[in-house]
Formats: sequence, structure tokens, C-alpha cells
Amino acid sequence: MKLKFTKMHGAGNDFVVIDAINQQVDFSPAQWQALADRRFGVGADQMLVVEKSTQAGCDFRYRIFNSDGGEVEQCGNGARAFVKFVAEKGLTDRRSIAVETMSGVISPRLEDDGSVTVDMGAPVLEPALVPFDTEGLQGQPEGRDTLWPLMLELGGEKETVLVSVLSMGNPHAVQVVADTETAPVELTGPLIEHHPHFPKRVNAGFMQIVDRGHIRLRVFERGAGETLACGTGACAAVVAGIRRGLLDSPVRVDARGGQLSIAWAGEGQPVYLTGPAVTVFEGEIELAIN
Ligand SMILES: N[C@@H](CCC[C@H](N)C(=O)O)C(=O)O
Repeated sequence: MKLKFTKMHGAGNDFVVIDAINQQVDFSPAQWQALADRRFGVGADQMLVVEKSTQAGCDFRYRIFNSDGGEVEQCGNGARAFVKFVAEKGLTDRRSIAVETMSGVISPRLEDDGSVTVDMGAPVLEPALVPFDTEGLQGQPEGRDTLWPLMLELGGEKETVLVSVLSMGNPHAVQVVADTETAPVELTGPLIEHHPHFPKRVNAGFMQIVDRGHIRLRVFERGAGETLACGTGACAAVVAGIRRGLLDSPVRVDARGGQLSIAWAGEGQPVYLTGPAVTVFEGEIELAIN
């Protein structure tokens, strides 16, 4: 069976976007992996699937698969690509839509300048709901946040990193580093992702504070490795920075693949993510594996 897809990106976080309203899409984790493969497939950090929603008040259902083949709850950069895709494909004539995801409803809006703003909903700050197991850990209060010590084993050496833990629908652990360019993202990212205190694994963020309205950020993503940008990672980092008393909304986020803007009015309020969404090419692929 040939699968029609669109290759898109949001600040360099790249996607294969698939219309599952007009074609049948029911892939195994191995097939998602094959599609994401950068040599034998199309290549992508995530695959985004557009479905009809059965939830009242929602225009579409949005499903997300990481390049490791696992289905996950949320993807912020993908949400921007999603609204651009459904507009370009004529699946809606609305510029602002409500989208059902595994972790609740989000609302992306196409702006006149071509950028997209997404209401990502309120961050989840309760550790158990992230989910994050705090048993045996002593949290250190900082501002309105709590920093959690994660012990990492690095080639026989033990190192502790202090992280803010929260969910933007998906789990994040954010640490402040002096310089994102020299931060050990490839080395410690996988250890944090698989740390036993995160039962569903975690996205690991490395944030450099430039000033109170500007950060640099690298994210080692769960199920995808380091990406050029992570939308939910940017939301999580800014929420953590504001709660720690280091940042004021709105905040410019420089990722390796582009710039995002995050606004958050505080506890219980939604996080707004603004950034680009770009269509790269259209294609058709016959999956070689079952
Ligand atoms: N790139 C994304 C996040 C995708 C999902 C993530 N890797 C996870 O497993 O939670 C974004 O832009 O938010």
C-alpha cells in the first residue's frame, strides 16, 4: 500500500504528517520506525497523524509517534505543523482549531504572518501526574518550584543534576546550564530520559538563561534523541524558569533550529507557544516491512 505524506518542520523539529481521514493508517511500532529512518525511510523526529475527532467541540484528533515507534501524548512544534497541514489540505477552512490529543485539547491558530500560536493548556506541576516518582528524593525549594536531585552514573562516576519536573501533557526534566553549547546533552540526555524515577521516561531539557526574557535551549527528547527544537520542551523550560524566579513572560527561546516564543501568566494558566511551521515536500512511500 502506498502512503501519501507531507514532510514538514517547526524550527527544525521535523515531521512526516499523514492524513488518516482519507487513507487507512494502522502501523506497528516497527513500521513507524521504518518511516522515521533517515536512510531507509522518509526521516523524521515524529510522525503526526490527522484523524477525525469523536470528542464534542474538537475539529480533529492528533496522534503523535516518536521515531522509536512509540505513541506519545503531546508535541508542540507538531501542533503548529498540524494546523498548517489541515488548512493547506482543505480539511478545514478555520484558522483556529480545537485538537484532541492523548493528553487533552489544545488550540493552534494560524497567524496572518504565517506563524502559529498554540494554546498548549496549563502545565501539570504535581510530580505524581508527570509521572515522577519522588520516593527517596529530597526536593530543594527554589522560588515556587522544587529542584529534584537526579543521580546519574557516568562511567563509574556518580554525578547529581538538579532538575525541575513538570508535564506539558508529556513529561519534562529541565536543568539550568551555564552554556548550552558545552552542556553534556548527548552524554547525560539518555541517562535522564531513562532515569528510574520517571516510569514513562522523560524529555531532558538543558536551558541557558541569557536574560529574564531570553533563553537558549537544547532538548534530548524521549524516543527521538536530541532534536533541533522541542515545543513542549520550550514551554516546560520557560514555566520552570518563571517558577524559579529566573524569567519573566514572554520569553524568547533560541533552539538550534530556530526561534520560539513562550508566554505564560502563571499557575493554572495556559502556556502559549508561537513559532514557525514549514511545508518541505509532498511524497508517497511504500513501506517495505509489515
Ligand atoms: N518535539 C516535540 C515533542 C515530541 C514528543 C516527545 N519526544 C515525547 O516523547 O514526549 C515538541 O515539539 O513538543
